[in-house]
Amino acid sequence: MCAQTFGFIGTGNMGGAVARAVRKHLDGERLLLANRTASKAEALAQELGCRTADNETVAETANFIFLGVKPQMMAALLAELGPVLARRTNRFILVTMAAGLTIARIQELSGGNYPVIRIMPNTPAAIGEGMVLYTCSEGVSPDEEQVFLEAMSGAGRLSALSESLMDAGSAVAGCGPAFVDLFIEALADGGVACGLPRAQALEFAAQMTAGAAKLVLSSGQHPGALKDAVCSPGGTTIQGVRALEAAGLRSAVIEAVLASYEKNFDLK
Ligand SMILES: NC(=O)C1=CN([C@@H]2O[C@H](COP(=O)(O)OP(=O)(O)OC[C@H]3O[C@@H](n4cnc5c(N)ncnc54)[C@H](O)[C@@H]3O)[C@@H](O)[C@H]2O)C=CC1
Ligand SMILES: O=C(O)[C@@H]1CCC=N1
Repeated sequence: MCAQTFGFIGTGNMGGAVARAVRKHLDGERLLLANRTASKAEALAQELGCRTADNETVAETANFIFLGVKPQMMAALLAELGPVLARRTNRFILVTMAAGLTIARIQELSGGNYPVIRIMPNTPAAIGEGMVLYTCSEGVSPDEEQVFLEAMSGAGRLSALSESLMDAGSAVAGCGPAFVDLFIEALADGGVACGLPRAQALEFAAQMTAGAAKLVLSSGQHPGALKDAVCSPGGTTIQGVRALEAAGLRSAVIEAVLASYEKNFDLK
């Protein structure tokens, strides 16, 4: 177990998911949770067997301070934390998960050239199936990166990514679960239209999606080749593919990723 303390300020959808993942490799005594609505942090702390604290205590004591607030709330939060961070004499690292906000911006808002790890997680991190992209600022040592990676290993796959590509990675891996959820919901609706009970339609759609994704990752085959293997000549699947192509599925998905990517620039 890690001997460093991890603190979370903002335990909403994403902060909460990452805290759940970190708890797998961290003693409960080493995990501190703070949230503006304290009851939210308290409920999660009860689930995870860890403690709650106020923002100031987290900023004063945690070695890794996860900032789990929305990008629009970051300036106010860091204005509050700045004086506390400035008083610290021991080592700490800020971990930001905010869409769009650069490491340089986090340092500017916090009032110090502090070491920062910028991450872009996604909600499946809560169950160890996340995709977490990360960039370390100058000043984060290889040993500190290692401690961070070990603590985060319960989140799923971790991948170092140049900060210049973080917004692009975010549009695919960070936003992607919502796109896939729409797809799963629509698949289930289609199943219901064909007569399946709703619960079974959802189960079939979700397990199929998980399995198809795992096959892409484990086989190393191009998704186009895997698609071809499902389409029996003169069969049923190719008729569905024809309908999806006519409705512009690929273009719709590409446009969704670009729209999400572009929104990052409003948040900077
Ligand atoms: N939801 C997602 O799938 C992902 C979200 N993110 C990032 O995670 C961050 C949080 O997003 P969500 O979890 O979706 O939002 P959320 O609204 O679910 O969570 C934000 C939490 O911060 C708390 N909060 C706000 N101001 C605070 C303050 N001054 N002190 C303490 N707590 C405060 C709120 O009460 C809330 O519980 C954002 O920066 C977002 O860009 C990144 C990747 C994926
Ligand atoms: O919607 C958002 O802004 C966040 C960032 C990536 C996924 N959710």
